[in-house]
Amino acid sequence: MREVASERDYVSSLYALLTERISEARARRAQVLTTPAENAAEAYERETAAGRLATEISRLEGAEKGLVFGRVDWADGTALRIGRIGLRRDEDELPLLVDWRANAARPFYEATPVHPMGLRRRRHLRLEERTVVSVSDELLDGSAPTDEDVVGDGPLTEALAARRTGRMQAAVATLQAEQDAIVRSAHRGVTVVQGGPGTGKTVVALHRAAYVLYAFPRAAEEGVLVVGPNDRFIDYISQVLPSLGENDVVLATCGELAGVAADAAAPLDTARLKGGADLAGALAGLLRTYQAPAGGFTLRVGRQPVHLSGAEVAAARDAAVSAVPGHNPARRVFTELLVDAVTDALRRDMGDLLERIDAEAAEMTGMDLDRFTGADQPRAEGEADAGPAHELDVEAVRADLLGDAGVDRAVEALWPRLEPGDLVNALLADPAALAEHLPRLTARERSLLLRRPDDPWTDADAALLDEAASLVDGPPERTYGHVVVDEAQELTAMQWRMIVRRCPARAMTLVGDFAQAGPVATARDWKEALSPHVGPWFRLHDLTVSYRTTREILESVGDLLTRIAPDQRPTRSLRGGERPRTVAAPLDGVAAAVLRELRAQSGAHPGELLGVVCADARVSELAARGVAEHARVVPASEARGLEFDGVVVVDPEGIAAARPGGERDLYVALTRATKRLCTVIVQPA
Ligand SMILES: Nc1ncnc2c1ncn2[C@@H]1O[C@H](COP(=O)(O)OP(=O)(O)OP(=O)(O)O)[C@@H](O)[C@H]1O
Repeated sequence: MREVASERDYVSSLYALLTERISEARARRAQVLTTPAENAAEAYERETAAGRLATEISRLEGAEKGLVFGRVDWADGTALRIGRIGLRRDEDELPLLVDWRANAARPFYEATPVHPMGLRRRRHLRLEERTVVSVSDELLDGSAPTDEDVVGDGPLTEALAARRTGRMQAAVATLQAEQDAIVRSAHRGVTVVQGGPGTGKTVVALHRAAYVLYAFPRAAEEGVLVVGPNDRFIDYISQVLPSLGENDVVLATCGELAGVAADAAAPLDTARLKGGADLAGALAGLLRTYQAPAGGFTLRVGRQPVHLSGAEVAAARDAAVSAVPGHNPARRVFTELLVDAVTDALRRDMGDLLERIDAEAAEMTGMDLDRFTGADQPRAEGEADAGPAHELDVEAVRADLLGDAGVDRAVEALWPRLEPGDLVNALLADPAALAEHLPRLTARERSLLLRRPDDPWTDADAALLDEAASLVDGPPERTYGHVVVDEAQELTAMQWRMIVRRCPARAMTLVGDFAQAGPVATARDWKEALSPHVGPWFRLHDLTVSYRTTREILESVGDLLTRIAPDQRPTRSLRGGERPRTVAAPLDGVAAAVLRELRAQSGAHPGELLGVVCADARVSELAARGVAEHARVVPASEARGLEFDGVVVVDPEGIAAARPGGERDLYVALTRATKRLCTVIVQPA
């Protein structure tokens, strides 16, 4: 207790400093907002400054909970406190609290008794509100504990045994060496992290995002994006980064990134087909048919017909396409080039005509008409060749043509303006287009892709619409300096394309586990998923220890894992616990059995977070029977990444049979519990 008391003073001075910083930032913001702006530039500056201060305030406020959690002591008596953010009294003083991401904090995560990095002791502090309630020490230099060392149960064990709240917590105080090495890696390209359920992939992904913001200023300036598989998962992880002082990270699902409000879920077969990269080629191929495909054409300018040859139109088209990405932006360039070509043709035709008149007049009168137009005068040096003397006013003609309705109509016919949805419909709502642009698909597959133009968009259309948007309007406006993808095994080839489009620097952290892949995923491994985008240039890391799942639960899914991923090494668990249980229920007694189990669990372990995972089709029935009042009811298709203290898996056979690859859904369902797992099997009638 003496040690707890001695840490308390230090910690309360840190909180006092935090409060002071928050008040200062609030006062500065209030002052900025009340300073009158003389003009628009000043008003803009004022808004920007106020915005920066608001970010700073939420960064400081976010660090409030568990502000400090660690301390390292060197043999010479120097000590550093490690926390969620750095704090110092004056710029030129040593920090009172070191940000966990700073280099100075490394030994806290990396030192081991074999490599103590000069440390004598690593201390973990546990806080409640703003007070230290316990400390726990590890001695790293082999010295015997003194009165000032508190050696006890590890903080990791404590963190893992803690009750779940339904929202993921930061693991910054107990990040393990294999996780920390990835989080803190200096590698700026693509980092891939794989590992079994509960090995901390999400922990690594989110702490990596926070590290990137801290250590790579350029990426931080361009922004960090975290992509998750569904809203439920995004909600589950949404607190972690704010609690690490980072509020500016964008969290989104692929559908949100595409900006598509999907009203419906596509049938699986359709979704899988729509996820294939062939669709990108088909959309691009189809788009080319909207870009002046038909060779030459004749345009009427006033009463004069002007003919452009196929070669002239093709030259304008090729130049427009390579000038700027996107059909609609290129259309503007094409219009200009077309008008240039028409002007040239007019000039040519006019020249021919006048020369013919010249020649005829000279023959008739014996006079040289060029004398009157000045065309026979020698040009001054450097004077541009303005073409035949009977010159049009080129600029005036161009300007006229650019505003000419006939030209507009011609351009619209040659190169129609498009919306992304038009392009997707032109492919998917037209059997002939499907046949032409997706010749490798079978007739049945093409019929699965077919939609009516007015059908609502589905989740599987989001990546197609995004692809179409990039083809039609050019690359997305909002891109990021670093992109983190969780449950990355779920992405389809089309979704990978939409993610990569948003990360021109190809700086990404991708975490996932192919043994947990759902039925829509199009790749079977990282190479297949990533090689179209980064070739072999990604670094693969394995996480090997499960922090969620007990040994008993992992053992119970061993056979299943061998079936669904024979090459995967089983994960090791840090913890032992209860053996998973199985209960049987008659067909009409499933909800009652689930309720009985939930009541028993919450009676024996009040306050624990319970989850029920079942086949998607069973969710509403269980909810209607009152199960949702005792536990979160999660459809198996949306259980990836989630966790609960106790889990009831309902009708495992039903989950496995509900959709293709259902055994993987079952594997996910069976690995969601931190403490106890019960499986309710349905007895045949
Ligand atoms: N270093 C750590 N300290 C404390 N808790 C940790 C640590 N690493 C992981 N955990 C906890 O273990 C659990 C599983 O972690 P996480 O969700 O990141 O695993 P995952 O590999 O993403 O799992 P899944 O494959 O199921 O999505 C979480 O509760 C997480 O907070």
